[in-house]
Amino acid sequence: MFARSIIRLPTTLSRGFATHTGPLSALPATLRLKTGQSFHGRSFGSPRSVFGETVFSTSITSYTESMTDPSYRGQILVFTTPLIGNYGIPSNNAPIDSQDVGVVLESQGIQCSAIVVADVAEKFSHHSAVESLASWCRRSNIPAITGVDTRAITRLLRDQGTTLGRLAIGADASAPAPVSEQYWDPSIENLVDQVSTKYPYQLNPTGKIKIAVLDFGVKANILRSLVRRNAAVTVLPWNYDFNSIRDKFDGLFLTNGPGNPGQCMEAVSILRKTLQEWNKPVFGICMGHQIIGMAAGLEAYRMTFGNRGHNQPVLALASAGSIKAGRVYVTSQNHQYALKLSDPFPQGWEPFFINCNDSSVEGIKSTPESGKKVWGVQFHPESAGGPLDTIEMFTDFLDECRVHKAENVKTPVGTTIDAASFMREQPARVQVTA
Ligand SMILES: NC(=O)CC[C@H](N)C(=O)O
Repeated sequence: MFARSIIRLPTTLSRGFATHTGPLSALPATLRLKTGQSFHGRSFGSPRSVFGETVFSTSITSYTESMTDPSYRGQILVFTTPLIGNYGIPSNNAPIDSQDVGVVLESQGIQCSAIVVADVAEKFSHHSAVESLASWCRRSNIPAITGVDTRAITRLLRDQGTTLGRLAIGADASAPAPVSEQYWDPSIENLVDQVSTKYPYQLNPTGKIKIAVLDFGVKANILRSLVRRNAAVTVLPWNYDFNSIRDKFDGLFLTNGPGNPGQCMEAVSILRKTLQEWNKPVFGICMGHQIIGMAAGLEAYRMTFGNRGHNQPVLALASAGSIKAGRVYVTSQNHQYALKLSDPFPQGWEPFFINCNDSSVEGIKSTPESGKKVWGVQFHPESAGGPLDTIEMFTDFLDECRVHKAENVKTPVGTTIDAASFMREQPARVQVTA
């Protein structure tokens, strides 16, 4: 009694001290790969079994942001960093007003099908944490396994490529492996349709530059990055007939999204028409970049194991805005597909970035001679998580929209518009919450 009263801290002081997750479940869990390998461990999430595409991420931090990124839909996410969960989970409720997007993390909840970790943290400590990783998974109905050799799993996936799998929990964990045809393949489904908004909505309607966002599964930090730079953002379903309303906007943005870009041909044909008939700036990230590339005439292909992590180096091959040719930028990535490097490139287009590890195409842009301002990047400039090396691409995009708008304003004879005065109304570097 006496000892307890001595070590008890006032609540204000104890905030941020390590908190126990509570007892972890004793249920067995098995990760089975379609290729026949099994990994046995312990369940710490929801007691149900799921199928999914097994992928690995080399990110060291930001399990909260990765798990809520809609691009992970349908995937069993293996973290190569051994200790996961040590800073817990923050509350995901942000004030819903026109200036913000209503969530702290990257979407309303967990998007991946399941997670695989070597060593789930039984204690967590962070000033914003309200619960443990285990409790979040259980509450969100997401299965999770700990106590498996994630290094061995990753080496397998690197060799044989992203593999269909099943995370089996409880009695299922020792049941015979499913037969090959039973493994669900998310790439044959239109996952984008499941995560895209079903109706258009607006953020920051009084913003100066009007941006339409085609939502393939948008990460919240993309919307924050636009709104914080004072864009009025209208988010549209992925296959919305943008061309019927395009004249209301100063620029078009295409977001990230899950699954096979080949499932989104409807968006490719809408965009092809836009690029032929509309001259305003267009910017796309990840899935958005793949859609732009396909509309430009490039082909998308499935990589062996893709790139997932927050430490991918890309080399800029051309300069544009804040990006300087010849520099290497460290980027956040989560993709399985990429655009094929064609020689020659389609007319009016050029490669923008290339991956320093595997030489895959990391970005394309319209050529200066084309008279257009269109960029696509395979990586995530908005990070969340990851480095902010390329965050200013959002400023560059909005600057181009301002310049384009200014050039189209009828100028009274004798007056000149100084395009630079339209630029950089926002601080050069905007703080982004990781
Ligand atoms: N993050 C993304 O937008 C991913 C795009 C696409 N689903 C891929 O895996 O390549």
